[in-house]
Amino acid sequence: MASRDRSRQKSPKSSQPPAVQVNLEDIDSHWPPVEKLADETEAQRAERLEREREAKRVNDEIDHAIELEKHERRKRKADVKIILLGQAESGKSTILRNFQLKFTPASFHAEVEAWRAVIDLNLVRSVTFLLGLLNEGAQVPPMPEEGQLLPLTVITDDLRRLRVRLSPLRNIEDSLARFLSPDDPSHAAPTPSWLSERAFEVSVRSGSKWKSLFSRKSSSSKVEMQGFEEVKNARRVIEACKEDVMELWAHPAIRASLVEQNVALEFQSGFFLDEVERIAAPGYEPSPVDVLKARIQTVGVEEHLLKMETSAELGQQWAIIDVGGSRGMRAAWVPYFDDVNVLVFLAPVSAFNQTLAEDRTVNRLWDSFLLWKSVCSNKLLKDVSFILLLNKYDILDAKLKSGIQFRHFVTSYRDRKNDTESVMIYMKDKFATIYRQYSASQRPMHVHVTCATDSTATSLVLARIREVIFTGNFERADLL
Ligand SMILES: Nc1nc2c(ncn2[C@@H]2O[C@H](COP(=O)(O)OP(=O)(O)OP(=O)(O)O)[C@@H](O)[C@H]2O)c(=O)[nH]1
Ligand SMILES: [Mg+2]
Repeated sequence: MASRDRSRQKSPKSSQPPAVQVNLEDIDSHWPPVEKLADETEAQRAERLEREREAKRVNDEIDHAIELEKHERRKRKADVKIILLGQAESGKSTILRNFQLKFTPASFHAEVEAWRAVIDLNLVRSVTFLLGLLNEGAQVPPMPEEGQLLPLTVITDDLRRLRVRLSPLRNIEDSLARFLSPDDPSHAAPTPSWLSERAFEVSVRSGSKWKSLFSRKSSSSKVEMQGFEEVKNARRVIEACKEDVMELWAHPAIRASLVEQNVALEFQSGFFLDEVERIAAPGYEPSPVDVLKARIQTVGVEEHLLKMETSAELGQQWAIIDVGGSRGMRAAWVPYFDDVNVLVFLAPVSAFNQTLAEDRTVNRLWDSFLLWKSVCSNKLLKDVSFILLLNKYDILDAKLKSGIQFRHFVTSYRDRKNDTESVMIYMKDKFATIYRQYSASQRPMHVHVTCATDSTATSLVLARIREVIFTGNFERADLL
């Protein structure tokens, strides 16, 4: 699930304060979170206990699956073990792809065809989102809530024509999602009676092994072959719709509606509408940057074994653990903290004006700070090298330059300057303070400001992480 962007509330034109503000000086008083049980009736109590029993049953099942997985993992020994942590959409899987691009480039390039299907789905989802704005006769709630988008009131003939011509994309969206995530019943795009301001609310889940489907194509089953045909067909439809998609995305009424409702699609994950001409062209091969920009949600915990192809590490195996970051998935992380050498924590600095998809009352930046605090103080990680990546710097920069006021969302920022440098200094200081205060041991912490979709800049950061890994290993060797 993707998160919500509160740009609707923080328009520079609007004087209204945003609904979810945070004061970073309050971080102590809110941790650990306290359950509100006062005034609970008997019926509510019974309901809560039932919910807790069910949650325990699900937890026990997860624990069992984790134990099995742990057993399997112990059989495969890696030379280096890195864990990527952070909230959903912080960029963990994107950093993993950067690792693959830098250290296992041949395997990275071998997977490009699989990524094209994801990019196609990301693109189609943006188009069907725009088509939702042309939903004539849509049931509009009398009092639209925050997060609900309203369709256009006047739909001109050219838009009506585009709507008809682009309607095959709806079927494609469904077949691509079904192919990429066959076991997931929630793959299909939702058809709400009203629109959501998020274009990409439902993600395909990466646990469904879609990449391996492409690599063993020749030995695929009949059903899988049928799926490949649908993916190829989807490509043909996307190519045929290229001009219409460009016309729709450039249409003044569509743009005006998005501006009016303060929806900035370009800040959302998996945004490819500005590149339709290239992506929908016949023979399109995704570039490494396209692969880094694609969005696919991680569900559960995945361990990727990288057989290093670079000369310095040739022959080594690095295990990179990539986790699903939403709140419901965090309980599953802990068993993977065993034997970890390096922890890379991703904090998306651009998320200051967004709320969690899983809990719209929680500011995403606030959630990142709380998560950082609990990770720092975790005793199981006390011997692990810590690397903090302040990610999505480019989006933070674009948001501040567009006039969005940081202090409207982070009240403790007060009247400091609203420029990227000052905001970054402030955030770095907050993360470092939490680290100093709560770290389970005295160990160095490395901080980098990153844009994970920029492979060149990220490559330099990965080189530094490699140094930390080697230094860490030497320190361990010294202890022996
Ligand atoms: N512009 C920009 N986009 C980024 C950056 N880092 C990641 N993204 C994009 O943000 C989206 C989400 O990134 P992911 O790597 O899937 O996030 P994640 O932390 O793995 O999320 P979960 O799997 O849900 O836990 C993807 O579309 C990425 O391309 C960045 O620094 N700048
Ligand atoms: Mg992920």
